[in-house]
Amino acid sequence: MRVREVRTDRLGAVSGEVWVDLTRHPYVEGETAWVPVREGFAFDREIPERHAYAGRGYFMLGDVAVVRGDRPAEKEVAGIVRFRHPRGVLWIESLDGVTRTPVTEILWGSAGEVCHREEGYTYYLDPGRVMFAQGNRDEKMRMARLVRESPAGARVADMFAGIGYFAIPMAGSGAKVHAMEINPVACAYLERNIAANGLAGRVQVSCGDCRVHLSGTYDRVVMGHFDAVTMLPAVFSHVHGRSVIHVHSIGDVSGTIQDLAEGAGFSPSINVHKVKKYRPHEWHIVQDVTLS
Ligand SMILES: C[S@+](CC[C@H](N)C(=O)[O-])C[C@H]1O[C@@H](n2cnc3c(N)ncnc32)[C@H](O)[C@@H]1O
Repeated sequence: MRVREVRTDRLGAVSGEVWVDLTRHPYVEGETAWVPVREGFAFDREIPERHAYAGRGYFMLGDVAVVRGDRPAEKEVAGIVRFRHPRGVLWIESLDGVTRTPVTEILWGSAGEVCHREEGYTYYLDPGRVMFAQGNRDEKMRMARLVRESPAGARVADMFAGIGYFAIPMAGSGAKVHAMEINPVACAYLERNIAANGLAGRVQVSCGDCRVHLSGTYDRVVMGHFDAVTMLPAVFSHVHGRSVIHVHSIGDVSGTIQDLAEGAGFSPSINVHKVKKYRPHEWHIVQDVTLS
């Protein structure tokens, strides 16, 4: 297939151009798209004809294809390899314990550290050692947008920062972020990712239990952990009467949040926001809790 290389953010702009072969789909990888070219027009290169992948969902972290859940069949793995040409296919069977450490197996090729690009930010991580919340892309961008819409220089706590998927877009949008993370491996990647995105000075990192490291007063608190509500009481002495707390959970826990906030002397207004389907009939929820 003859293609021209364009940046993905220009896909819309080129779609009406005469050289584009509208009978085929562009091939997108990260921020690069290879757009099929009609017969007779100039092209940048030829790539192998692509066959639609019909197996179950997977996602790319850098150049490694990641499959979650049940072990994929050999033909699914072969399909991913044929379709995406990854460096390796990594199966994440589960995420274990407090640190959500992946239990993995490399099913094809090699894995290890990757450099992943998302929404203009760079993340280094080893998906075999630390988790990456791939399914929360809209939520990460929503947090960045809320920061941009709030007063400049807002002080934000990211209590379960991982490798920085909330902290980095929020700092990139103007917040001063205090990022806390208990897993030393994730903490090392967090530090590296802050530097890689030119955000040193905007993000303060504390490695250890967030309940111990919370300090001072925050305008916004992100609690990106499914058991967040159990740790909510620790937050109330670090917020003010207009702070917003984003409490993640599986299922709606707004009743518990209401009781805890009122017990701490606040009158909360709670907005329930769906992030993604987690299991059949179960949603990953974020409760946006505005205090007064
Ligand atoms: C952001 S991920 C969770 C993502 C997803 N919402 C979930 O619960 O599976 C959780 C991160 O919080 C970290 N973590 C867990 N308990 C913590 C604690 N008490 N203090 C700081 N970080 C913690 C883990 O090491 C992990 O990197």
